[in-house]
Amino acid sequence: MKKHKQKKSPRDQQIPDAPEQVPVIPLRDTVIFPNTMFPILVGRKATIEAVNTAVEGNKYVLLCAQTDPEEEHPGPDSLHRKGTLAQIIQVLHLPNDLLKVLISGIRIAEADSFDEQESYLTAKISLQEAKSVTMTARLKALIRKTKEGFERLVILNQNLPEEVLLGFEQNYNPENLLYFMASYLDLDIDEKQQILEDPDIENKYRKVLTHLTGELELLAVSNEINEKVQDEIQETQRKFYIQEQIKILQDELDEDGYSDPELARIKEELDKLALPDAARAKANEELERLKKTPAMSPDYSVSRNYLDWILALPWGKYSEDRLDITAVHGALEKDHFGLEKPKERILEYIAVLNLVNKIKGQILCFEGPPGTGKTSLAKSIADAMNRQMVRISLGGVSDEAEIRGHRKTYIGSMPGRIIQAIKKAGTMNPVIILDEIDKLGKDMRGDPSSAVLEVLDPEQNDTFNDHYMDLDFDLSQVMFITTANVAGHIQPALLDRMEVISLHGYLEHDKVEIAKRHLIPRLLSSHGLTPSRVKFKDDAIRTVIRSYTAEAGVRVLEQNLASLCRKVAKLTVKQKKDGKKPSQITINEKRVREFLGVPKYKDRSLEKKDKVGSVNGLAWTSTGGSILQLDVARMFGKNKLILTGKLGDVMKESAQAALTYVRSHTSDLGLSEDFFEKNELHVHIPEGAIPKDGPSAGMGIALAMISLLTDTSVRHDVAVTGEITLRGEVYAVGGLNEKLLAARRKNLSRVIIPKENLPDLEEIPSKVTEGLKITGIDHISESFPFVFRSSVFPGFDGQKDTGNTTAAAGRKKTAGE
Ligand SMILES: Nc1ncnc2c1ncn2[C@@H]1O[C@H](COP(=O)(O)OP(=O)(O)OP(=O)(O)O)[C@@H](O)[C@H]1O
Repeated sequence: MKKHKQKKSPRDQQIPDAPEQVPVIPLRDTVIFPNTMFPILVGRKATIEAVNTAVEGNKYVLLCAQTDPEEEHPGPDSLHRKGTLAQIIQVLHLPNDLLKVLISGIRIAEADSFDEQESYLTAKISLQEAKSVTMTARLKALIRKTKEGFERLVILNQNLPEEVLLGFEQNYNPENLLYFMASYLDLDIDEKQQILEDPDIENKYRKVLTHLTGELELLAVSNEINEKVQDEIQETQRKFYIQEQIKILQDELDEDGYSDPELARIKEELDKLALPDAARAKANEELERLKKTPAMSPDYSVSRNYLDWILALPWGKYSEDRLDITAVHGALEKDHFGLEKPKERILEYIAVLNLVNKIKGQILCFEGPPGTGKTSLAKSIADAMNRQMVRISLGGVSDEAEIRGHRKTYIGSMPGRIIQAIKKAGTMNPVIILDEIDKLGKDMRGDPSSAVLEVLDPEQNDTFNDHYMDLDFDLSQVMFITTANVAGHIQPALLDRMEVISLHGYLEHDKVEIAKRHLIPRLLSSHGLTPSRVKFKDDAIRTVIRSYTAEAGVRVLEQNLASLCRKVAKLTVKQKKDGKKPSQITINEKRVREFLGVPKYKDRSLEKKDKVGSVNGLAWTSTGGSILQLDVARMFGKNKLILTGKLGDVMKESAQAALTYVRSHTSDLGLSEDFFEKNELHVHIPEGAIPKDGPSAGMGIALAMISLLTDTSVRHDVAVTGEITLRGEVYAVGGLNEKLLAARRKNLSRVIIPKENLPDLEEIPSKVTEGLKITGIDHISESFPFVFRSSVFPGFDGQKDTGNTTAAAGRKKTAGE
């Protein structure tokens, strides 16, 4: 085999002045091969010193790659021993104490030992001998393939300039040629180090060739992707261009410009609509804009959506009202038990509608605890009047745009809920139920109540302006009905425009009737059952009410009855599957417990025993009325009033006021002047986890304190409610109806209420007050004979306050019953 005759390049010759010991330059992220010239950036202090020393001497350095590129101060252990002896050609000083060093690799060298005496490393080196290469056929083939691959890579890869190929001509030596090519490849540092260290030239070429082939494949795939993307872009541009041309040609050919079938359809439908003039002008304007907008443009879908909304609204469509009072009365009776007053009021409303075209300023508001039939009553009205019905829930709405919409320039904008409701109704005169108007919120995004005000105000609502539609819409024929749990929570300006009709909570007897007459028949049919299959016993319904619900309305009752129906349905299906004839099922108390599981509520009937220091108070929340046990206890201590049971500030203050009243009447009550010096009082109102507030427990707390301190028993069948002043006067309270209902449910015999509340009784159905003695008082002392078993307090003449509070002394003290 013939030896390759090497032409010697200048750098290929022997290195006459090669030193034995040279400074070491650690390379973080590269390997520099012999026969290549490379600039490196030097920033580490030790390396800068190594460079300076080399420059002062014969400029030789050993370039060694780091085993761990992250190592900031590499020692001998973190350097590859094999590296490249190189010579520094040029040093440039950069800002920030950096050096740019142009370095020329000369020969592979190995560090025999490292010396750490200086601030930088030096190494004793032995140079790899310059061997002559035997040109085998395999090596020749490898060289040829690698060269070809490299040439293709340079041509395909835009990051490599073609001038690189000129370097080929200066590299006659196969090893130098290999290092030249390897230095341009994107090999990782370990691969480069392996190429440097491998003693076999063929292996070195194989490694480079493998990498080259992979790179070329990758380049081919990415070029293919690029071409495809390019083609697609050109295709879309071409289509767009053609569409534009068609549009222009069509516009020229067609006078109307509606040759696009879609636009022609919109135009035709718009023409058919009974649009008011302003709306028609706006719609035509939008259609013109649509005509000129390319279909690809985002503005196209904005205009298109807007026109779709115009087309979807029921311009000029009205349902014919059925204003026959008897029919409406029949429909209301059919769907709802009781509720005489609200039904009466609704009939009056319809009667007026018979006489006038529209009632101005009469928005009905149904107020009452949840599940008392507010929404369903409103639905019945719509049905009875033959109007469409849509419900909008306002609970938690705090953004004006929800009511009035966003301007159509916003991406994804839509009309507000009112216009959406009209679209859903499909007529201009539906009944719109604005549910939970007392829960309307307010925040920095605007006040939705002002928009609702405009909707409800008959002076303004014939020109309601939705931000999205941006044209006047006539809402004057819409019948708005609002619902609220507590009318007092409705914003005053809104409340002003409403006529509040209160729907109170139901007594147990009413609930049983509602269940029997309405809920059960409805549930049976919706569960595919018949009354002949399922019989509900009254006692069973009562058990559901007492043990599985605690509500003023009947919603939870309905849910529990539905759950019973599901169980029966399952049983029926099972019987059928087993080939048995389904038997009749009677729902009695036992079945209720079996089907509904452990009772959720204990029927905490009040104790039938008189107690000391405990008074029945009456409370009222948006979920109905209830009896609160007002308990006071005394401990040894000094001057302290403890209040527990999650009481709100107002309730805490009324407890303070009650204590002050008692303390300022010690002699009248026969108490020692300094009782509070030796006692602590603890007022607790169960159930402790439920938040409570309001002033109406004040009188009850004062009575409980008096009972405890004077050791007088309180009648167990009496409940009290009233705000107390420091002088013992009793002021009016709210929620009387619900409170009386709670007293009736617990079978109390008497309630003591502020005399100021007596006129409210006229509004309360007689069946709520039936069997209940109601006593109206002005001053707490008037309640003593009714509340205490034996009330002989020294300072009160019987029940008269002869105490030193002049204001109270002047009052009339007859108890109104
Ligand atoms: N007097 C009644 N007669 C017949 N069914 C009734 C009566 N009261 C309530 N219901 C029924 O109770 C269920 C709950 O009523 P609805 O949804 O109208 O309550 P709501 O007062 O609107 O409650 P919320 O305040 O939670 O919205 C409905 O199925 C309704 O038909």
